[in-house]
Amino acid sequence: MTAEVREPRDNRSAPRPIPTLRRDDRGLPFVGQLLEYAKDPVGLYRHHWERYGPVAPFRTVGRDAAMLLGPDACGEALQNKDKAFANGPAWSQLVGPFFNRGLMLIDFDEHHGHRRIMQEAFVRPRLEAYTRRLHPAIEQGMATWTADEEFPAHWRLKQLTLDIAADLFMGGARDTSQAEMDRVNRSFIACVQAAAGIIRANVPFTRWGRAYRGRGVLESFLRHYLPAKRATQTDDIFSVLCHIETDDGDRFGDDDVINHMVFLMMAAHDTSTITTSTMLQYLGQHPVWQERCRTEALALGPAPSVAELEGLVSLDLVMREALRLRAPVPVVVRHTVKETVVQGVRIPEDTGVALGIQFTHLMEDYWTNPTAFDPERFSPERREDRSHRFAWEPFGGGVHKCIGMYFAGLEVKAIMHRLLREYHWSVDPGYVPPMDNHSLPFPKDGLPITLTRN
Ligand code: HEM
Repeated sequence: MTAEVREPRDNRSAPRPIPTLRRDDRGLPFVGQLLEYAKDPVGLYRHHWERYGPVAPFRTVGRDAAMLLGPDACGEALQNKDKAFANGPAWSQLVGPFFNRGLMLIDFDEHHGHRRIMQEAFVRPRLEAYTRRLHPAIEQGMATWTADEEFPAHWRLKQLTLDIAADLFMGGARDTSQAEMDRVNRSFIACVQAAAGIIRANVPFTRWGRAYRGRGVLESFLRHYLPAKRATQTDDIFSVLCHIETDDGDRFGDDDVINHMVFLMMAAHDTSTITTSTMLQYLGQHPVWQERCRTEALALGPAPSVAELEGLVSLDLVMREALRLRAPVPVVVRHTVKETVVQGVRIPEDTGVALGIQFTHLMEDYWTNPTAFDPERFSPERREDRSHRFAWEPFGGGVHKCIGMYFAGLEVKAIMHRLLREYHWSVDPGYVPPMDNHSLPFPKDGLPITLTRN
């Protein structure tokens, strides 16, 4: 890692156009470079960085786009000083209409208004109440786990975070049968999986067709419970969204509550699963770190408070390192609503832009031996994440920075805390998970680990 930060480019000279995509980088007709991205995202970033620099041309489904690489370029777009970058038109192309009007998909003044209200759902006393709910939900979700030589950790964690969400977000759904709840879960997953759909229209038997039906099921399910949630105050997120208001008395209407609920469940689900399963993989491959984290976990009781979870120092280092090595949201997208300049390069209005967050996390300019698992790099003595303001951005930055980041850390640590107390596990040190990168990255083999009870 070089100690000094790369010199910013001279932005005062006339802006240059985005470099032209060379013929051998154009990819296949229609899908462009998407298949190459899915095969090896970091390889593609590196190639573009070396060939084109921080604002690189990129071709996705039928359109030319720009890829921002490195913390200077990504930082400029995240800060969005001239309000040229919008979220809605960019994310809705990726995740489709199924997360319509979620906080991440609205922009500018409207976004500011909604974010001010939602902030109330993530203040410390609320986080403490959610954390109290987390422990029994985790205990119940893990009750069916059994020691296994090939325990599919990723799939089990995915189910666990879904079970946790049913309680934490919904507060349980008392008048819904298990069969109906399973249908709701399937509908939710159909919406999430739509991001990887090739046919992007409401066509039966396609991912998008299933997602359209799924969104309908979710909406009617949530609408059914809405009057009861409005009528009483409980500490699940559904009820909280119904009751929070700003000091000026701004509140969410019924449609807002439903749209935000569907989006929040999506935002919380795979991201937390990926973080936890990455931690399991690396701790399974680095038993010394696993033992270090276990010692801290065993020093606490079975249901630690927010302050106690925050005190799990080694686990926190491991979580940061996992988020660096496998950012659950490796790319953040934007769409320009007017012409702008990034790193001296002119990006025209109406351009799709992809910010390669994951690439920054692996740049040798900012990290020592970037592909190595080395949680100490985040220790107070080293703080490599401070090598650049935007060197470590798994939660994004600017006004759309993840509103659930503290809560995500608590959920991940609460799961890990219980796992460390109850189990040991190991993973072959040479294991490299076969990743699916079509949507959020996950190990296609389900991340098999050898799990034994303590
Ligand atoms: C490790 C877990 C998580 C990661 C890595 C993550 C990552 C991100 C990223 C990168 C963004 C910024 C997107 C952009 O700039 O366009 C974001 C936004 C958001 N996240 Fe998370 N997230 C996580 C967990 C959660 C959880 C648990 C919740 C809710 C309970 C949540 C709710 C949101 C919301 C509402 C936004 C939109 C914020 C806005 O636009 O103002 N996230 N997240």
